[in-house]
Amino acid sequence: MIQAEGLRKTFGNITAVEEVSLEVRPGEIVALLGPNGAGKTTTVRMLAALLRPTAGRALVAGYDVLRQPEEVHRRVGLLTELPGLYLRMTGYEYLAFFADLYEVPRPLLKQRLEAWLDRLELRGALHQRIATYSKGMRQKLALLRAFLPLPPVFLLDEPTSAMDPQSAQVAREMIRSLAQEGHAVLLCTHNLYEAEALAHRIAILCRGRILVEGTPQALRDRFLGPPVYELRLAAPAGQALELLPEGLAVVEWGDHWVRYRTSDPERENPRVLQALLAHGLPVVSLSEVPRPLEDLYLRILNGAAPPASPDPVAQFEGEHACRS
Ligand SMILES: Nc1ncnc2c1ncn2[C@@H]1O[C@H](COP(=O)(O)OP(=O)(O)OP(=O)(O)O)[C@@H](O)[C@H]1O
Repeated sequence: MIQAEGLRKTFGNITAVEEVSLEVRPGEIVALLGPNGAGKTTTVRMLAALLRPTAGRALVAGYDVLRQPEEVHRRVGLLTELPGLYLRMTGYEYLAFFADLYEVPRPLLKQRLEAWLDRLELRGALHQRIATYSKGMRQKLALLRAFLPLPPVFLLDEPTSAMDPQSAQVAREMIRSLAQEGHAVLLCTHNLYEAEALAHRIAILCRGRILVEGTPQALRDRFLGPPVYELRLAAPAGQALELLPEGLAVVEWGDHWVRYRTSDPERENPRVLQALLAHGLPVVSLSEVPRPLEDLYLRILNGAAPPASPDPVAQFEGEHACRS
């Protein structure tokens, strides 16, 4: 649905996007992450056929952003960070105006709004002028506007940044449901919780280039190393340390807990439990230590090698780290 190859954008002597190639398939949510000024918005604007790439090409819903911009406009639900809203209109007039533009018949407009108006807590304000809306209300209205024609492709730049947590949760459900219905979604966000909750794949952009791209799980394995497990005991950790299977990669321990790393938990975890239970050691729990996306993101941007760094990553560190 989105296929971009070698997209580049310069403004005079400023290179906003150096080289971006990415793909978003139908039903997929891809999160584009990266520091301020990395080139996310510029990439989105090129994909929305609002900015002409200096080089490269992109097909969006099968149409070329350079040669068929109007076809692209018709097939993209765009939400920008600063949506241009017509402040004198009421929320409803605004949505009806765009529904007419997108040729969405009124009954369909009503039906599509019904599903989300209450949940986004916007119904009460629908007949007020947009000028009286708060930032979050404006963002919700802009999201509804992008959503209304149900285009095949959504380009969402910080879609929930101004919303309260409850509304942001509803907006995320909306975005998830779009993907479940087969729409392709490119999501730019600084909210790593949001990326984690929604994205099938993430791409990290830095200085106009994609540093890495993949599923969160694959990137975790590559940059954070194999998962770490934590054993909690109702006995001193020292007793467990003596009983653990030989060769187990223990990484740290405290009074009543031990952490170890393994890339083969199906084999290793039962062995660990058997070894301890066979000696009557009281095991309270065994669980994977969460590896937040934030850790992954910072590690990649800082170019730190992962624990027990295999060569490809050390190479990555040398070549691409996004340090200033
Ligand atoms: N119209 C423009 N003229 C000149 N430079 C621009 C223009 N638009 C963007 N840039 C520059 O291009 C770079 C990328 O900007 P862009 O807005 O795409 O970054 P971003 O990743 O979306 O950042 P943020 O996370 O802060 O929104 C920045 O250095 C910015 O100053």
